[in-house]
Amino acid sequence: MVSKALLRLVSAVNRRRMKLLLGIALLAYVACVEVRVARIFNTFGPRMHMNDGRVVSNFILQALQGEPLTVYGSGSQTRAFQYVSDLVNGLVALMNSNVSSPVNLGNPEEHTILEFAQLIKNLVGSGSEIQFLSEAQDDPQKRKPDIKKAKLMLGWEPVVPLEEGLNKAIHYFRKELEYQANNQYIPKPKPARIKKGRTRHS
Ligand SMILES: O=C(O)[C@H]1O[C@H](OP(=O)(O)OP(=O)(O)OC[C@H]2O[C@@H](n3ccc(=O)[nH]c3=O)[C@H](O)[C@@H]2O)[C@H](O)[C@@H](O)[C@@H]1O
Repeated sequence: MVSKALLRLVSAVNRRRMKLLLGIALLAYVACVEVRVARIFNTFGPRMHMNDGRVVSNFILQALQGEPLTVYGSGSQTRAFQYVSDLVNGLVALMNSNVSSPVNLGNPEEHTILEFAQLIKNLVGSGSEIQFLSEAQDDPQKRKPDIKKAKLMLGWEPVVPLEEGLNKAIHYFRKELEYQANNQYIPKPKPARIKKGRTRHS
């Protein structure tokens, strides 16, 4: 009963996650399996999918291809990005721990999306413009993980600076683009689902 009432309170996305968590908890209880639950925040790095439509892959592709960097909304929404090797270390630490409750794994260094677009443009050395498009549907305006628990219980925190990680990702994308151009396949950034009825910013 309590879990049903809780499910009604949370958003559609969170509802799916909550159901999954309840399923895992049930499985753990019935099958006596030890579980670990990581809440993974925005992660990037080499070998990420180039056309997944997420901000890191879109901006890097756009900057490398001389296309406008598409900022959805005003760009004042924030995200915090962790490099993939930090996430892997966090997951290993979690698996080796005895913490069975959810643990946030992310980098708490928060940036606005507009700052992030400018940073990628600079790192790529790109002359691309920044283009403001309509807001994406249900876009959270702020996201910054609280990693106190991971620090305390796993002795983990991210160590790779954003620019260092982005340079590695940009290097990977550059090489992939060269390789794929030789094979006549040019990846294109995937557009977001845009809120209906909104006009474009300038
Ligand atoms: O945990 C979640 O709720 C979601 O977290 C991320 O979603 P998000 O943080 O929105 O990541 P991105 O899609 O990379 O977008 C980040 C921000 O950049 C913006 N954005 C994205 C792409 C782009 O070309 N331009 C742009 O301004 C988005 O509107 C958003 O504000 C994951 O990508 C989702 O799969 C996951 O469901």
